[in-house]
Amino acid sequence: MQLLDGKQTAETIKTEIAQQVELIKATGGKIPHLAAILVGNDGASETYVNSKVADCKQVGFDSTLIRLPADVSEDELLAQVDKLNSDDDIDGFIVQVPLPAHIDETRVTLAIDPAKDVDGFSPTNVGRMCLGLPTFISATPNGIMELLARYQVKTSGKHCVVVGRSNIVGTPMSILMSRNSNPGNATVTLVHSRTPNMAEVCRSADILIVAIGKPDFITGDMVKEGATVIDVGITRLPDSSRASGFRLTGDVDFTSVSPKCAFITPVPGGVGPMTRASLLQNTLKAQNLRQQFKD
Ligand SMILES: Nc1nc(=O)c2c([nH]1)NC[C@@H]1CN(c3ccc(C(=O)N[C@@H](CCC(=O)O)C(=O)O)cc3)C=[N+]21
Repeated sequence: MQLLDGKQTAETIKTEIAQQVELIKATGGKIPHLAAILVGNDGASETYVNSKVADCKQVGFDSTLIRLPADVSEDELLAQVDKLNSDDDIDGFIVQVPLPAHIDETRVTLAIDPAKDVDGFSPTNVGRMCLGLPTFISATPNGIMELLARYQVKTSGKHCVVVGRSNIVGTPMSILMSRNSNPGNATVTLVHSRTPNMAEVCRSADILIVAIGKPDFITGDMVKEGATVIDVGITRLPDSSRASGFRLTGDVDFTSVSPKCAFITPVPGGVGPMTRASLLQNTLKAQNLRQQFKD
């Protein structure tokens, strides 16, 4: 069993990006600038957004964090989005999800300029991904593809089972893995809550990508010997023995699953850091694109 070390791989990517930023600085170009809108004060969301800001600092990007109260109106949030759309210094931005229930996430997503949509959530960018056109691929699926590529995990001709059909992870993952690309060229099955024989399908997976948000859902008996397992889940479970008061658990029961795997991602230190590295890659790309349009 080999660990797919997302933390270390993300550090490598950040070093690569920092070198690009140095080059931009040396040639008098524009420093990439990422903005994030955070609504409310959910603990996990705060952690993620704060680490995204820290990542920007580490690679030499400019960053702006816009904090809005949990009771902000949808119109006010949309006004902030418009402001970032037209702010020429901002290359890309994200609106952290989940948003409070009174805000329509789809409306917000639709309001983001696709050229600045470094999350790759907008219909334009999702459509472009489906067609294999240049686009921003959303950070988590992109990070997983990058991890598979850098560890040279063989995917061509393999059976890839994706567990979960979210817009952000499961659905794009299934499309990327089935594409004529490397990684990719897999035969993909997407399973979800209405799949009757889920355990059986999972057992037939050479590559199992799990994103359903249920702690320890995948157990050893659901995994084939020699499989590659990607654990996207990250749930905070109360744990009074820790200073933080919680521990992080993936969707995969690491203890029973890992002995059967060729490769497996840990939680934490697997997909999470790769997601953040991908966001930086997308921001650099956004800056390049905007520059090209200007030149
Ligand atoms: N607009 C938007 N874009 C996102 O990309 C987005 C989002 N909203 N909402 C929530 C999810 C989740 N997500 C994570 C990012 C980093 C870690 C991460 O760095 N995890 C660390 C542990 C962090 C911790 O201590 O909690 C790890 O796995 O090692 C996890 C999850 C981005 N998301």
